[in-house]
Amino acid sequence: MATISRDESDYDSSCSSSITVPDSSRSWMSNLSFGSRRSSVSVCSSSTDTSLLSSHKPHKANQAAWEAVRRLRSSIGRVGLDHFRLLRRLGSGDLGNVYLCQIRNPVVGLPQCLYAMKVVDKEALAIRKKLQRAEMEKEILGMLDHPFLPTLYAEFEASHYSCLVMEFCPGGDLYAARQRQPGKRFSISSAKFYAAETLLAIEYLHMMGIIYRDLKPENVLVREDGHIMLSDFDLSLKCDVVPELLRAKRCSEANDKDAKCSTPSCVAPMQPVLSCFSASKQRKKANNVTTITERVYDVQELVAEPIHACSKSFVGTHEYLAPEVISGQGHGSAVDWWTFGVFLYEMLYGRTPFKGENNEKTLINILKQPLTFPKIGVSSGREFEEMVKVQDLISKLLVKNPKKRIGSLKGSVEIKRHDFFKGVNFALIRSVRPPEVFTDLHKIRSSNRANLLPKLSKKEREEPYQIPHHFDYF
Ligand SMILES: Nc1ncnc2c1ncn2[C@@H]1O[C@H](COP(=O)(O)OP(=O)(O)OP(=O)(O)O)[C@@H](O)[C@H]1O
Repeated sequence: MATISRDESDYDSSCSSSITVPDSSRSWMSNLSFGSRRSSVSVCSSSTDTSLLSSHKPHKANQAAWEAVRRLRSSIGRVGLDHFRLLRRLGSGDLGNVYLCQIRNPVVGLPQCLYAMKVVDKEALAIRKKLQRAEMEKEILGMLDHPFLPTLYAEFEASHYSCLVMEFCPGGDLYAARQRQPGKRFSISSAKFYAAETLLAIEYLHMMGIIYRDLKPENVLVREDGHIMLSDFDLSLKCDVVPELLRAKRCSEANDKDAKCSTPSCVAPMQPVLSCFSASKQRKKANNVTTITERVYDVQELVAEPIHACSKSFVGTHEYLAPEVISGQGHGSAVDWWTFGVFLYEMLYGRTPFKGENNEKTLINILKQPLTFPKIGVSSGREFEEMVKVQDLISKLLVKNPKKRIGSLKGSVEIKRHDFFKGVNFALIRSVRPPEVFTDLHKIRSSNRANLLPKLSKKEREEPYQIPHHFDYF
């Protein structure tokens, strides 16, 4: 799915920038150009504070790619374009080109690592009024340190180009991987694995105050180890997130006739204290009789999601747009749970749930059409049970009213607790063996990485870098 964009002023009320009333007519539908793959729509902006770019990445401490750039920076005092050799172009997006590259002079004692460098022509973007999107992406990338999100190793300017050096994902994206599956669908277990890792990535983003807004299989890349990396943050919204403590009234002893558990109320703001919040049950043995006694605790849960954010920006990809984005009524973090539902649906059924003959019909379907599931064959009773569970989860994610959507109150915890994810050890999932789906990794492994490397000629690779020669932007 390609990217559609229309950059105007910012409508994000949760950002510090001013709020602008969106244009009342939704004439953009006819104005936009559409690519062959699904495109993203955008109307957003925000201020950039590059001081947020963090060099402290505990999760990358032992990574050779991170260490090599760190040593380069400390020995030379800076990292620039002249330190990298571009090997080939990996892809292009609405903002720029992404190149495979490596450090020119390998760092002694470290393996030669591959990187992905996103190169953005700032002048061209300024003319297209998309510079703020690129700045936002840079700012967000600088904040991230998570196993399923990209690491920004370095960022620098070269002439009017802005360069971001990131982790390289050789496995392609999940859209391409899905096309190679039997029936162009992932099995339930593969879909569950990818959905679980994606859920963790979104959970982390929400905790950082970032609403992703462009989830689709094209933006989920596959790392060399088969785990995922969510990419492409130029449509994301950064807002303040205030941790809240959701508290239900006390649950008293099971034999207490007055025992009551109320629905949660919101207690905010709070000091985030990460201790055990959930009520516990304890089995007691007395006189050989087993009785169940409820320990008396407040049922409290920490919610660190931007659930109160409200943006009126037009962002996303047509087939993935949430109803509240289309209607322009304002949207918050619940849009990511809608797109998560569409994402799960597409992985399992090989198509999105509301796709129409054209983009306009798709949008109407999203607003009006009830959710249905195509019939697909299942090979066992267990698979049937799994299908029932996943359909239940998708139905709860694709609720048109965002306030009634699963995840809208407490965020990812609600989704992680759903029966479909029962048995998934979210804390250890990065150690789980990824599914054996046919991604680009198979090609790469069997080709001994040789085909992956230079597509630029030897002369081009060796000669000093010259910007106009290599940057075939647009
Ligand atoms: N870290 C990476 N590793 C490997 N390939 C990558 C990486 N990042 C991006 N790519 C490739 O480059 C392409 C363009 O990247 P990206 O989507 O970030 O650009 P963009 O200009 O922001 O695009 P969009 O139009 O979707 O906003 C992707 O489709 C992907 O194929």
